[in-house]
Amino acid sequence: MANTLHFSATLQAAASPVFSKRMNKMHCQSLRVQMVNYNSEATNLALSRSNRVLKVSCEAARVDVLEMNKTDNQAETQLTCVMKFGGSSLASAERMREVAELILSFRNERPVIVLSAMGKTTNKLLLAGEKAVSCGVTNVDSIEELNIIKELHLQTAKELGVDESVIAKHLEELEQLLKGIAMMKELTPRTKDYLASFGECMSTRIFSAYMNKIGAKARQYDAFKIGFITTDDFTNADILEATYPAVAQSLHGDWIRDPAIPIVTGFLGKGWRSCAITTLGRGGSDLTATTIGKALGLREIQVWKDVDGVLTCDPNIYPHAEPVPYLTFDEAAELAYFGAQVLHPQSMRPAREGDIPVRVKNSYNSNAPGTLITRTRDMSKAVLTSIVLKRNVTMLDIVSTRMLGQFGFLAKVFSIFEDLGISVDVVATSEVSISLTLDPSKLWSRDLIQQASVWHLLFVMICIFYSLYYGIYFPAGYFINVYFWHLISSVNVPSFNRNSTMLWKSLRKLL
Ligand SMILES: Nc1ncnc2c1ncn2[C@@H]1O[C@H](COP(=O)(O)OP(=O)(O)O)[C@@H](O)[C@H]1O
Ligand SMILES: N[C@@H](CC(=O)OP(=O)(O)O)C(=O)O
Repeated sequence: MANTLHFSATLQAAASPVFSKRMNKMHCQSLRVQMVNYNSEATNLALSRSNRVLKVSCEAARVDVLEMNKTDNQAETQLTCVMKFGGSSLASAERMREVAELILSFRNERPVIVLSAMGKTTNKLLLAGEKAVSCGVTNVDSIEELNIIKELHLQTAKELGVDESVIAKHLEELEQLLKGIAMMKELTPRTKDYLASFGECMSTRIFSAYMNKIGAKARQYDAFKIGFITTDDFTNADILEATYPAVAQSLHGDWIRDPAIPIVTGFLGKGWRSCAITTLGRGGSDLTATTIGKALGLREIQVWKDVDGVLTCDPNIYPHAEPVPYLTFDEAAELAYFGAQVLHPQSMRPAREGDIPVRVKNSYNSNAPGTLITRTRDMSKAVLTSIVLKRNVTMLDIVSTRMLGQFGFLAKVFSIFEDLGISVDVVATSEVSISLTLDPSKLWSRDLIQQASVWHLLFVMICIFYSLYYGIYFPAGYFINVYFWHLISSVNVPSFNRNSTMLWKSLRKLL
């Protein structure tokens, strides 16, 4: 039975072009898998994905390995893992040097590198954009943030001995863009994403040039040019399914033709309708990394931070927070969603779908074991996992005596949210009321109504994640994992209320 379960997960991974090695390592104890008509040529990848046939047999305790029309030598040279380094790991030339050393210290890995913008560059770019709206075209070149960004990148290139021409065009274009914003006196979400993209475009170019300079052959990629296809939700775009085969084809194809360490921009994509640059929401490079991990069926996704893994709580609030050694994908996703800044809320989805372990490590302290995030873990000893704080939560209370004894009332309420494309986080109900919390990162959530029986406030929500162990009622080792959220404190901040008439009107009809 356990084999069967394990196996079904493996089949998902098989949809990727480089799954062979991973399957060999992880599953040869229990499975016989034969792959016919597998074509590793990246150029034919899309075709071969549909042509492949998997033959599988599972014989008790029999050990067999994959057979495929690919030589051992090819399998040995596949890309093996993703290593993502965030802004906190890349704040200076010195840090870039250390990160390069760290990457090269993993002699047995052939990693795909995903990089964020250097330090706080994204914040500075966006702030420069805001200043440009009102400063006038002639004053753009004296925007403080623009000069800090220029200085940081030129200085980094210089210190690393990299020709500044690798970013000169971007710096020029950035200034032009800010002048355009100043001229138009507006900064749209679309322009914000274009503006933010300069950070990752420049950090990857400098880093790639540096790797080549020290003799580690590297190739820079802009995610929006290699198949990261997203919705057109500027500033918070979602990755579309078409991304996986496109990214696999691009990275794997180049690697087979001419191996070089891929250095990919995190955070960025390309809107499928607009064809404009989009961003995946703040901290979105984690999602870039897990998307690449799934697309290529890699063995592991490493997310390198400035802390020793996912901690029991935000170290900025409690400095003695400790690393959590193991988490499941679901736990990590919940933690991220409910406010743990350390991971992007959507980033666990591709890893979970591809069943690829995610390791959160500290680039300043590489010996620390970090946090390993996998599909399952031993929950028997897990009592309290973590405490997180989510600010600016919008809470909506819907109160109506019409709910009493009714059936289908909740369904009607939720169909309104569905129609309006509003996602609900946490729900509590009584006989006459429904309380909901809504995602503060979405515009609609901030624009909600403030009317009679439907009202909302901005809350701070503290969530405690723990598991319940029902050892008494179930056979040993069997447990039910229940997540509870507790509204412990609520700090009320009056909300602003503009355009949510649609939701208000729909709910009113019901109440
Ligand atoms: N539960 C938590 N565990 C670890 N770090 C957390 C947690 N909550 C908040 N943080 C903050 O998240 C930071 C790391 O995330 P982030 O700044 O996005 O890193 P990076 O820029 O490297 O991607 C840490 O420096 C820490 O201050
Ligand atoms: N640079 C982007 C994307 C990102 O993922 O950054 P970091 O990895 O530093 O959190 C941001 O600041 O949001």
